[in-house]
Amino acid sequence: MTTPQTPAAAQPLLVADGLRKTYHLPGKDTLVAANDVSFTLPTGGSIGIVGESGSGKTTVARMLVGLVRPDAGTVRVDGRDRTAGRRRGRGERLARAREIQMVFQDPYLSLDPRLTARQCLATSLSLHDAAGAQGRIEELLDRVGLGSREAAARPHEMSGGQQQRLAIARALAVNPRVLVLDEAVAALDVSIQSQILRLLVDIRQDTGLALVFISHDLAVVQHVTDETVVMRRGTVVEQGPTERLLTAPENAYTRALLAAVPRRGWDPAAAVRDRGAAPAGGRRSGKAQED
Ligand SMILES: Nc1ncnc2c1ncn2[C@@H]1O[C@H](COP(=O)(O)OP(=O)(O)OP(=O)(O)O)[C@@H](O)[C@H]1O
Repeated sequence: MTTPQTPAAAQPLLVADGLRKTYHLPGKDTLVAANDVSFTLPTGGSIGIVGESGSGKTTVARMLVGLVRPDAGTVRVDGRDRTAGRRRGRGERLARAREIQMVFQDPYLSLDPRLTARQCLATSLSLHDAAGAQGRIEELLDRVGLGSREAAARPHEMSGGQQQRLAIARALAVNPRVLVLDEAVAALDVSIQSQILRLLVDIRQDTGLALVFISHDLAVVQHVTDETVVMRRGTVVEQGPTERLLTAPENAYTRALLAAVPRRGWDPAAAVRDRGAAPAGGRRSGKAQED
């Protein structure tokens, strides 16, 4: 495990180590949504977290940014433990927000409907006392490909793709080290998806921003990540270079996920067969687990 004594050059930017989260369900049931999830992300790196609905991806994302407190495990950025300590002042909360920002699946829900794009960015910048706000707003709009019409528009006057561009710009406003994107393109048309993926690749290349890209879709993850973690029922079943996972998956569940990606010569019947062949896990205590 990486310790704070590790020399900075050799130290990964982000280390998730042994993350675990149990939810308490009605009655006496509990559900382990994430169990012993560990991975590292180098500075400027990009890691995907894939798995079906309910595999625990969002729970991990929320633990990374601090929206959910892990029962066990740590999240470190540059060797600093983000999960330590209970009470935090505003200054410390903002400093942590500057380390990791998150973009959600539904930009419409995450944006304030009353604010124009320009006002949205100004609000975020003022929260973090960023100097030179006006120039920075134009720079951010330009960075995500929003023009002057969109700058003056409110979320309901924008397309889904434009809303997601604004959500990305807002996240970039504080110059984060890491951007966590939770199903950030899942609600968009395929052509808009690819534009947003291209945008993320460009931003990463130009700024060195590191990405944690969460998706149920291996086909989407391949465009933006170097490494991928495959989750099933709260646990990591396989992780490694994305290219290797796509060409030579070792785990039956990864193979099943891959078989479910429509492509030339795709056989839906084989996909269903593979899905059935992946070994079942179990994590719910109390009543029998449904799937
Ligand atoms: N606040 C909560 N209380 C109880 N159970 C929860 C809570 N949040 C998530 N869960 C359960 O934890 C499991 C993992 O959910 P999570 O949202 O992390 O998975 P996911 O892979 O992101 O799925 P999806 O893509 O559908 O969001 C699911 O079974 C879910 O029902």
